[in-house]
Amino acid sequence: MVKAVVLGAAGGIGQPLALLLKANPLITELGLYDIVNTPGVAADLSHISTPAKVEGYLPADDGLKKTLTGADIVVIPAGVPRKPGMTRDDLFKINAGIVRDLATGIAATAPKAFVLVISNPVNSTVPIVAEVFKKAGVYDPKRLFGVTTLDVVRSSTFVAEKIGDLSLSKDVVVPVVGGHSGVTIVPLLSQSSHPLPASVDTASLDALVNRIQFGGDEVVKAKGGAGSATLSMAYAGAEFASKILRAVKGEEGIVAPSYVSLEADPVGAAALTKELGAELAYFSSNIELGPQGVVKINPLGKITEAEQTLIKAAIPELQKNITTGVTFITEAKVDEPRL
Ligand SMILES: NC(=O)C1=CN([C@@H]2O[C@H](COP(=O)(O)OP(=O)(O)OC[C@H]3O[C@@H](n4cnc5c(N)ncnc54)[C@H](O)[C@@H]3O)[C@@H](O)[C@H]2O)C=CC1
Ligand SMILES: O=C([O-])CC(=O)C(=O)O
Repeated sequence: MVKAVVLGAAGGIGQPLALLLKANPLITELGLYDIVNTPGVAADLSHISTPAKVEGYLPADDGLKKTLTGADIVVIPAGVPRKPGMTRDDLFKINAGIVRDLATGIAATAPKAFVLVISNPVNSTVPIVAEVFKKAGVYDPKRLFGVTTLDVVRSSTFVAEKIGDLSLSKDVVVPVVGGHSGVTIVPLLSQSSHPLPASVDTASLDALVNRIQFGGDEVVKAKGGAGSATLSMAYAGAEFASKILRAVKGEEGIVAPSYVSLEADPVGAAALTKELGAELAYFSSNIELGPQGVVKINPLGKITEAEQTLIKAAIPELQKNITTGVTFITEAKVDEPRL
């Protein structure tokens, strides 16, 4: 029996993500929570002929608690998306409080669940969840993940496009490390499973890196004020959730980048910190997954000088984002409103 929960399930990401999770045969129960519309979304999905039993709740009548009861995996796409001209950090003001309150609910009702954070800015919202869990005495860094899979998915697609064969995109694997915003997104194209064609010169390689780093902006611009990536994010979120569930079932060799606390694997973290030449509390690197979550944080390995420069640019930005998230909880005023 596996219960998956989506918090923010009526939104642009939440609905297609819930659809993809409903289609996942490993999931036997699907709990949907939002401040609006979840009963309708749940009723709709419940007619699909797959195993998961679907329930949708609103905040009234302890809805968050009911949704989270018995949860094995909780995915959080709740919060506001960007409009053109905004950075992900501009979302912090609203989304930090939403994520804090949802994390408080998870800590109380499903403290052992795997928690997958999609809400932006991920570089800061993951530390918020961690600090809430620490305060509640239920923190396990091996079970908390920032979802950076969309950067990986974009890299696979854009590299396959460069090769000129989109059918390869499902097989192209590019580690994307760092974090999930602008310059903190560092695709290690030199480690791509499929090398780029020789026709890709330095200028077009730089343009490709830039497109991966700012892929989110491309969608925000195209949607012209109607939000940011939702469908590709739902796909990416469902892919990452599926990897976690397969690892829980005992499948070995599952590796994926994710933004995690370096406390999840102190030995791996030490090697990574040495490579980075800087102390960071959170970082996205390739993670080996197992039944308890993070098994190993892999080092970056061999990277080019250009990639080293990208990492250097990411570090101060990550440090700032992490501190913003941590202090939001550790320096919070006691009388701040809760859900
Ligand atoms: N990690 C990533 O790669 C990506 C992250 N995102 C982020 O995901 C978030 C959601 O994006 P969209 O689905 O497009 O936004 P949306 O506005 O379409 O949906 C968000 C949903 O969250 C709900 N919500 C708001 N407050 C809530 C609360 N306290 N409890 C439960 N639900 C609540 C809203 O009612 C809404 O249904 C944004 O922060 C966006 O920036 C988006 C794309 C990629
Ligand atoms: O760009 C945004 O705001 C949404 C996002 O995180 C992405 O698409 O990568």
